[in-house]
Amino acid sequence: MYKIKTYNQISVKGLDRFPRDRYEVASEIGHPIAYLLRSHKLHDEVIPETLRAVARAGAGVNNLPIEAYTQRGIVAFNTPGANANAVKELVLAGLLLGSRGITQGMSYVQTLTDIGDAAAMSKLLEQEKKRFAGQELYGKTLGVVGLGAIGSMVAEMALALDMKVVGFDPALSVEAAWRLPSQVQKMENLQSLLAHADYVSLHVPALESTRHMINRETLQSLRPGATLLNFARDAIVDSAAVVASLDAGQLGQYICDFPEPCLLGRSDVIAMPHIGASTAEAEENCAVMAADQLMDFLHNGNIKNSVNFPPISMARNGGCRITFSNENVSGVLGHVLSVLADNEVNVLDMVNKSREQVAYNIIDVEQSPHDSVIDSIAAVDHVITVRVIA
Ligand SMILES: NC(=O)C1=CN([C@@H]2O[C@H](COP(=O)(O)OP(=O)(O)OC[C@H]3O[C@@H](n4cnc5c(N)ncnc54)[C@H](O)[C@@H]3O)[C@@H](O)[C@H]2O)C=CC1
Ligand SMILES: O=C(O)CCC(=O)C(=O)O
Repeated sequence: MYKIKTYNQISVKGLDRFPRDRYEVASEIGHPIAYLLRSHKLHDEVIPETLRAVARAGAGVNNLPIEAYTQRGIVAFNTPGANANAVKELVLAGLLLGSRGITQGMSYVQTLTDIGDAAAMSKLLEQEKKRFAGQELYGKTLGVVGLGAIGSMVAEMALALDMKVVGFDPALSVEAAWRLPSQVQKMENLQSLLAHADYVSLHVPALESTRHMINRETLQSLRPGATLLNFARDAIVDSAAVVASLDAGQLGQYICDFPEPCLLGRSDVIAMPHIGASTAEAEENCAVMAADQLMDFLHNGNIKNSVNFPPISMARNGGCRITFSNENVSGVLGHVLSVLADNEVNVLDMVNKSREQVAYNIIDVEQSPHDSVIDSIAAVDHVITVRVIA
């Protein structure tokens, strides 16, 4: 039985992927081989000895202690692109809320409860509506920072609204570059993007390199009155600097999915409770993708969409499968193969890949190796984890 511990509300469609005769899936479970979660923060939790994989049903993995997992040979997965459309649509809502007096106008209408006469209400509204006039998005410039799964969709959506789009992404993948509409004008750096945009939307991961990329200094490059949208992560924006810039009239509005105390009670801030990926469709897509990736890893040892291990897969060749992870130093695979040869275990097929400080190996062997063979592999210098998959 594979034991999967869940955190957060995971879509039933994803949970239903696990065959009940092979899996126990629950939020309270001992000795889990894998975790399935969304945004729950795991940095301060003890890592169980049995843990071999963690699947984040979503994109951002800043809630996971990736470095510790890598050292322990634990494979961390995410679900790239599976919730991108949901975020794109909320960015669209953010753009519309920021360009028109929608929230302010709606709040005003709700104050009119003491007017009983419809004609009187209509007359008053016609007088007052000028207070809630806005601007059209048509012809304005959107700056997209980070042109990955979400950023490229946001760029495409803005072009469809007849906005101009400028983008900045110093590490654009080849795949993302192919996806990106050619009308997106690439900027050399963040400062020039900020100087060219009426609206700026952030779509970068929370990393050490992106921490407070929006700060007192970078905010000074903004066009006066520009709107900043942050549906990425709180850590990317220095919120104290945002408040100072709003107070100084440099930044016009801040629209975000990450409220903080200093942002509340302001008419120039629209804050949502981290609902970028909170649609039935995105929750299902992420949960199904995460579950399928976990099962392929547990049943076959294959790795797809890991954030700390290399992509690797091999078709089953019959026989028995051994997988192992090791520190990425020379000679480890050779030692493991000698252990197999010394014990007369015949190798049918194998594949080996590395990523930064770790390597991962899949070896199909003719017959099920004795436990002592697996113990000898585990004892090879620099081997981190070993699994035998029937
Ligand atoms: N509000 C919400 O509920 C959600 C928020 N997110 C956040 O959005 C982030 C992005 O998601 P995806 O587009 O799916 O990820 P992605 O990995 O497809 O794209 C991220 C892009 O950012 C770029 N990038 C990295 N550092 C950069 C820098 N310093 N300047 C400019 N670009 C940089 C990368 O090269 C990559 O192309 C996630 O990491 C997550 O934090 C994602 C989903 C839902
Ligand atoms: O699971 C969620 O609701 C949050 C999604 C998210 O922030 C992400 O995918 O990075």
